[in-house]
Amino acid sequence: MQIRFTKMQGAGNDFVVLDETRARLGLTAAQYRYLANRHFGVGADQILTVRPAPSEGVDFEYVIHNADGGEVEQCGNGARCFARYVHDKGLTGKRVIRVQTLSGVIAPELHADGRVTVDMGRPELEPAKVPFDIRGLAPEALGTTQKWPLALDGSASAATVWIAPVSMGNPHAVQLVDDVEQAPVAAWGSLIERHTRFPQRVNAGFMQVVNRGEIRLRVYERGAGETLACGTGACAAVVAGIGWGLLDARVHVHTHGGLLTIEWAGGAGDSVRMTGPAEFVFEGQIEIPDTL
Ligand SMILES: N[C@@H](CCC[C@H](N)C(=O)O)C(=O)O
Repeated sequence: MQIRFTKMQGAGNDFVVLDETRARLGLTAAQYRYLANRHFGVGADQILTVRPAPSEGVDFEYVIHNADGGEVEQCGNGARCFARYVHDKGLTGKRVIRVQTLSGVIAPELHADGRVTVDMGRPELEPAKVPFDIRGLAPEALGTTQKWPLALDGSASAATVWIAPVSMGNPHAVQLVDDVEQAPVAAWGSLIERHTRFPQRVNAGFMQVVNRGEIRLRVYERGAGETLACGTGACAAVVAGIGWGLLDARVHVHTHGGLLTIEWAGGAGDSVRMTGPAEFVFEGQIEIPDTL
């Protein structure tokens, strides 16, 4: 099967974007994996699919697959690229776009300088809703948000890390580190991602607080491994940091792929806002084996 694609990136988190506004491609999980493969396919952390609005009150549907082929609920950097794609491809004239995702409606807004701000909705901090299994665990209170112990039994040192479980529509486990460049992101990230206390697996964030308005962040993503940036990971880290009393309401998040700005007023009903870049890289056509 021949399909046309657009390659995009937001702070170095890279995407293959597919247009299904006229017809479904009907790709299998193996075909999504093929597209994301950096040797045999195009290469991407996630595949983003644009579909027509499924109901009134929204402009499009936004479907997200991780590089491992699994469909997921949310992708923040992808949301900015999605908005830029539908606008620049002439699929809408709107600059504020309402988008249906698996985890609810989000609202990206395009700025004249090419950056995009996304209303990412309300964070969820209740462990059961992340979901995170707290049975038998004793949390420590820090500020208004708890820290939970997570024993990494598979690690050489059998370390226990202290995490905040946060859902931004998708699950995150955020931990504080002294120096993000020295953090064992690959080793611990892979153990946290598949820890039995996270029944839907999890994205593992490693946050170094620089000052009350600035953090450094690396994220080992569920289904993709460490990426150059994770938008929902940045939102989750800032929500945890504000809850722990370490951060102010507007925070610059430095990632290996660029800068994201996250704003959250701190109330249970307040939405998280994320601003950052969204760029086109190239377009093309690829032959995908029908047998996959
Ligand atoms: N890169 C993303 C998150 C993509 C989904 C994530 N790996 C998951 O499985 O939940 C972002 O920018 O938010």
